[in-house]
Amino acid sequence: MPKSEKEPVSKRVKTASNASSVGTINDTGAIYKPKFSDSLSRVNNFSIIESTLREGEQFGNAFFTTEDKVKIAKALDDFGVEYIEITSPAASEQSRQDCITICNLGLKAKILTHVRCHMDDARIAVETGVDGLDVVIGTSSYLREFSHGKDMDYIIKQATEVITFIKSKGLEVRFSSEDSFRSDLVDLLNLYKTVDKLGVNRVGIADTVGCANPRQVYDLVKTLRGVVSCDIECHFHNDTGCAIANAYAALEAGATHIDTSVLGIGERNGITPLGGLCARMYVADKQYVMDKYDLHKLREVENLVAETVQIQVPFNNYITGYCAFTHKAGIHAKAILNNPSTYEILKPDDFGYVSIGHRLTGWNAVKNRVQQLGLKLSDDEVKEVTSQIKQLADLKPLGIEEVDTLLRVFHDKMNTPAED
Ligand SMILES: CC(=O)SCCNC(=O)CCNC(=O)[C@H](O)C(C)(C)COP(=O)(O)OP(=O)(O)OC[C@H]1O[C@@H](n2cnc3c(N)ncnc32)[C@H](O)[C@@H]1OP(=O)(O)O
Ligand SMILES: O=C(O)CCC(=O)C(=O)O
Ligand SMILES: [Zn+2]
Repeated sequence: MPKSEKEPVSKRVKTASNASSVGTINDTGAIYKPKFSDSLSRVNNFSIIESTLREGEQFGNAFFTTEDKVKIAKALDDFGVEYIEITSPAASEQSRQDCITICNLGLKAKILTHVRCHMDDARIAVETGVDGLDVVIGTSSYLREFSHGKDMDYIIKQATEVITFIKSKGLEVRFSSEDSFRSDLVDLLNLYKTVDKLGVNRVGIADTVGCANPRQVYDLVKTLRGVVSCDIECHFHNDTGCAIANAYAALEAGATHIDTSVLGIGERNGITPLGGLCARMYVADKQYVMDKYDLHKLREVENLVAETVQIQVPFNNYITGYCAFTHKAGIHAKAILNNPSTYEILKPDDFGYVSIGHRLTGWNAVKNRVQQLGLKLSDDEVKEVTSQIKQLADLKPLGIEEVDTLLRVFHDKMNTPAED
């Protein structure tokens, strides 16, 4: 038998990783072969612009009170995002006051607000105490004709005035073209070159309608990277399911900042979700992501936002969906019992999953899992099932899927009417 067949899987993969033809292997086991063009890549050097309090406020169900905004901003700050973007203070008097309130919280994250490329909005925004302004204007023919009605010359003139004004106030400024992927490339590059020369901190690309695919994103960002010297921010809508993949492709091509929202909430079906982006980037560079963000707090921030906008965390949500780490088929079950990495690229413990399949567990931890699974048990029933888990775990530790099965069976038993 060849030597490799006798070796445990983990050892074989490690051996392969040492061979230069295979490339490096990271600590999630993902094989990743750097290419020549990867010198552009920022997959392990990027920032998150968290827009739950701006894009997320555009979600159909969202109505954020001041208290909600403060709670969400603090939770995002605890999680460790670098920027928090909030609704334009020009939107309403309450929005303006809330903007000031959030700026006064003294968070570690920088606070940005998002404004039209218009002096009226910029004048109001610079007085709120924000660290920077994200300025946007539509550049596609659709938006130029049916939204603001301005041509490219006018946009350049307006952008110059607004950017110069914001810079004169010593604030960070980002200039973005709305609907970038349906805009003329020559127009776009010309505009970005102009604003880069004016000294913007970032230019932004926005897939406003969710039409772009990862290859188109890679091409556009790579081209832009060759044209501007400032940072590049990207914003992806998820209408066709590419928002996370597009964010990743953008980073591979040299983008520096990605917009997210918690659970992806935003206009229509939203944008790149914070949790999904973290899952994707964890696989690219686990240590980098774990050092930057407190992944254990993801569930808490998602639950807070879900409750605030009155939605459920989807069953198949990245990392926190109730079945994100559940295995069913025998082949999977056998392998993961031997080694969870066989079918799990994300390690549940890294995301704050409380381990309950051992004899030291307690009923509060078990209740938490019962709730995650959407099961309804009284506290007394949770205590009873906890004692069953402890009895079994006295013999051997249980995996999460074994505990889940036990909880489900117990739940069904409790909810089956007793026969006479
Ligand atoms: C794709 C995105 O998500 S972009 C961000 C979207 N965010 C928002 O819209 C924030 C909430 N919006 C609001 O509260 C309001 O729309 C306001 C306060 C910004 C403007 O309100 P109103 O003055 O009543 O204008 P209204 O919303 O009807 O129309 C938008 C106006 O902005 C102009 N406009 C639209 N986009 C831009 C832009 N990016 N830059 C400059 N002007 C713009 C339109 O031409 C229109 O001008 P008009 O008043 O001359 O017709
Ligand atoms: O400002 C931006 O870059 C994005 C604005 C926006 O929400 C969008 O275009 O979908
Ligand atoms: Zn958007």
